[in-house]
Amino acid sequence: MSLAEEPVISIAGLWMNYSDRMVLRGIDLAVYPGQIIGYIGPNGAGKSTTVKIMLGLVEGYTGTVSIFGRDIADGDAAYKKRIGYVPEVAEMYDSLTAREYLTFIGELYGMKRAEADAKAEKLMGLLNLERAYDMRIASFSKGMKQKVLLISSMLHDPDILFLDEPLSGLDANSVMIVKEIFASLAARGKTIFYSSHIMDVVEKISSRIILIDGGDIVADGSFAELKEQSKEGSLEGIFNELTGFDKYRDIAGEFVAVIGEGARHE
Ligand SMILES: Nc1ncnc2c1ncn2[C@@H]1O[C@H](COP(=O)(O)OP(=O)(O)OP(=O)(O)O)[C@@H](O)[C@H]1O
Repeated sequence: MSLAEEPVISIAGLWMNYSDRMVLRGIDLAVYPGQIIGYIGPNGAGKSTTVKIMLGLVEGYTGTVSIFGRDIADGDAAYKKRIGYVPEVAEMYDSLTAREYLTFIGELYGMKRAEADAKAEKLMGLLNLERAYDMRIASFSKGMKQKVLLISSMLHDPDILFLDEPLSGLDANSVMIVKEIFASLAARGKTIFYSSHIMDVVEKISSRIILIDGGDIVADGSFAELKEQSKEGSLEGIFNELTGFDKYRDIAGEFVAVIGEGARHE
């Protein structure tokens, strides 16, 4: 087996509970270089928990999690310099300018300040934010903040990118750029592992889709493979089918009925 065939992420028998609630029930997973993984599942399924365990942010799990061939529980955090992360909700030190924030993050990843600064300035320019580079992040729109977060996760050229709802707040033009960036990075052997609830995006950009429900993986394959095993034609339909959900019309109908209850406006 060549090196390229070694998994970059390898998870075996991963169980995790928060007090009395079992969230992950024996996840087994091997992710290979160049894959774009769409990690999907219902709200509360345990997607963020899985990612936070891989990032070393959540402890108390059982099972083995190896990144770049090393068990992350062995105490060597060196792997963190080779990963990037865009969380669902980010603490961004709003009072800093984008320049201050990005050079600070670059330095945390071991870059020289001048190198991080020059690279961040170029990347900001490419995402149409050149004039915002010296502005405080507090004044940024949601999409501008998201672009800064994306840049901060990639500045140090990581080998694995973990992203939670990476396209959140981006306009249609920026979405196209970021999708293309992911595809190019994957073609260079980088691994992208992201969660999203936007099924048509997941359908289009993932080389592999992993669906978790009830603490376990219930589907794993390319969109074409998942479609073959299903009578549904879209990922949204496959998601509903595999998570046993067919009541959306009833629920919406009842919801609207409750809104209308007793509301008689003269
Ligand atoms: N720190 C915590 N303490 C207690 N319970 C937690 C904690 N973090 C997550 N949970 C619980 O674990 C379960 C899984 O949460 P997680 O955030 O991993 O889900 P998710 O799949 O990312 O959901 P979403 O799609 O809504 O972002 C939920 O029931 C949540 O309430």
